[in-house]
Amino acid sequence: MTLLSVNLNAVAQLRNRRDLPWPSVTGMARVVLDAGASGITVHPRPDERHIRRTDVFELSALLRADYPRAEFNIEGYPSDDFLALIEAVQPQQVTLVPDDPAQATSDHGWDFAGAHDLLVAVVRQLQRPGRRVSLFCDPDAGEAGARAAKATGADGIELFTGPYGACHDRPEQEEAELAALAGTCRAALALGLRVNAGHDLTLANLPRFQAAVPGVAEVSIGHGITADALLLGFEEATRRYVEILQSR
Ligand SMILES: CC(=O)[C@@H](O)[C@H](O)COP(=O)(O)O
Ligand SMILES: NCC(=O)COP(=O)(O)O
Repeated sequence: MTLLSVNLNAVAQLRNRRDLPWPSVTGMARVVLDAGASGITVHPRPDERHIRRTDVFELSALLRADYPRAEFNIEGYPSDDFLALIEAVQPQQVTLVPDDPAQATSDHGWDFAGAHDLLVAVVRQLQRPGRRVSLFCDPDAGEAGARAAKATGADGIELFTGPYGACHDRPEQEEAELAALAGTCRAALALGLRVNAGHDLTLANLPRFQAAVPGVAEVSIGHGITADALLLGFEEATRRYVEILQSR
């Protein structure tokens, strides 16, 4: 069964429109965890345009106190500030993403070979019992990419599903995107890597992703589920995603 980690970046972004504490990021974490999500993901950016440092600490305290089985997944570029945040918060999963500080959103995975030395050092620094390190991975990385990811010592990869998500308006591309994702997933699993996935997954495209890319341990979903929650509420939206993920 694939687990759902709900990304709360979009909730924080909405909250940040005002100097007011709502919608509450921790409050929404409670709702989605009570509705069946297995974990919470955040991708704090250096400009704090959505998740703030304070959110990361508050979420960590909430999970430790009230949801000890839930996993906290923190995503980001391994800057000194990011590494210090991980050291302070001690999440169960860290997902390293090759974003530069000005980037609007994540749009590519690591060049594992080019960033090999950096990744080896950071993975070694971050890994410890009870924590896994995952590396954001292009969908078409294939066997060579999976081998290069494995060579960094990371525990797993997170498949970048953005190009698949973009097929909402060019369905003729969808089969090719799914085939690329499935090939990289198979290669990574064969090497003993854990495979996560995320970016622009939705209620509409998740069932076909699930069917075509078996073996994914966890998906992190934020933008799509927040859009659904505007119509359905976060509780019902979470239930619908979990239902899809449990159906295989
Ligand atoms: C790595 C990934 O795909 C997501 O974490 C995404 O980068 C979310 O970031 P934004 O919410 O800033 O778009
Ligand atoms: N790692 C991907 C993620 O956390 C959520 O991405 P999105 O659903 O907001 O595109």
